[in-house]
Amino acid sequence: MSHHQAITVLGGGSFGTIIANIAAENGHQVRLWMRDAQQAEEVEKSRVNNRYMPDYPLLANVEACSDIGYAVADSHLIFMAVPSKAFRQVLRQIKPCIQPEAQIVSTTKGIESDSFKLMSQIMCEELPDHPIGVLSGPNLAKEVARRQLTATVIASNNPQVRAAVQRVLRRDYFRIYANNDMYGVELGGALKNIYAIATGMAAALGMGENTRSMLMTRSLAEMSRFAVCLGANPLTFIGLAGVGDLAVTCMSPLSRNYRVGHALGKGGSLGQIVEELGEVAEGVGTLQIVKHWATELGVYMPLVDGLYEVVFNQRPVQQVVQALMGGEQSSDVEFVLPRGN
Ligand SMILES: NC(=O)C1=CN([C@@H]2O[C@H](COP(=O)(O)OP(=O)(O)OC[C@H]3O[C@@H](n4cnc5c(N)ncnc54)[C@H](OP(=O)(O)O)[C@@H]3O)[C@@H](O)[C@H]2O)C=CC1
Ligand SMILES: O=C(CO)COP(=O)(O)O
Repeated sequence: MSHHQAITVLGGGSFGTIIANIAAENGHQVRLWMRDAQQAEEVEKSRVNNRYMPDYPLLANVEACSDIGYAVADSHLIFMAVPSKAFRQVLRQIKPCIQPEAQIVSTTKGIESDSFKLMSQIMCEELPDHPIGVLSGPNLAKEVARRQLTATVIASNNPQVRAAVQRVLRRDYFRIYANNDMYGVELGGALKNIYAIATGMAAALGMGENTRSMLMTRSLAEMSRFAVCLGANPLTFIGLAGVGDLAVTCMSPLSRNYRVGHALGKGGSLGQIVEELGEVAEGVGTLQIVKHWATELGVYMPLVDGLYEVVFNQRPVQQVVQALMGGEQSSDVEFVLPRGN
């Protein structure tokens, strides 16, 4: 019996494209759905996703298509690779046409605005009878495309989902660790985007490596504190989906969030920067969401507060930096505990 199965990837941006090709490298028949019919036809004909991943030839067993019903029809494993803004709407589109036992795995690193919901929570709400998982880790799509050695995390409380994703995506250059802390893994992926904006900005302002290290370490403390408050396991934050993804995103100009921060630090306007980027930088929306959510929950997040002031209220960076540096001095190991504990 063949172990090759029909796989679906929904979203034909940079990450969806590499996930589809990796599954195809393992011999699976993959349907890669994109909403734009013309784009799908071009990819299907040229065998390259020129808009998002040029110079990355797609294998013959990746089929680009724009009919979402056809994309999911025979699949028992569906990867969601659309931005968080589109996540719920795409799930609603597939609901009537998926196989009853299809497993759904999110690769999206964001939070739904207004509802403050994580992608796993949206999946539970929209498709309550389906096994779900989330994939997250230090995975710059462009580096994975070059087959740079990379590791990622599949989080699910369903062991069959963890095993299926490990089987379908494992390559000699792509290693997949398992975790059962879905909230921790997806919060790691979503929150680090905020701090990549901050480190990009710091680099543009000529701040050095001591500063970047301070920013990254205090970011880790802040994001873990927030995530633990929502029920995540603090240990997840010393793993690939926590500090691993934070590190790569805060250090690499290949990160779109880092680039947004860098351009802001150079004096650009947010609207123009985001438009010129032409790809999703989830951190901008996540910053707004987390600022409001943390206030509601009473979680102390001075970096989020400061960055929010700079990005959305045009407060001068120097003023924010002075306030942060002059703030009450706390314990270095006040890691995941709420302030005062
Ligand atoms: N790129 C990376 O390195 C990584 C990204 N991720 C995460 O993956 C998610 C997707 O990002 P990524 O692939 O990089 O993004 P891109 O900006 O490269 O592509 C976004 C894709 O989503 C599609 N899309 C946008 N809006 C909708 C919608 N309303 N309905 C259907 N499709 C839509 C776009 O289609 P169109 O072209 O028509 O606009 C495009 O195909 C994000 O949450 C990101 O954080 C996770 C790991 C690594
Ligand atoms: O999530 C990523 C790397 O793990 C990609 O980061 P950006 O979305 O900032 O490009």
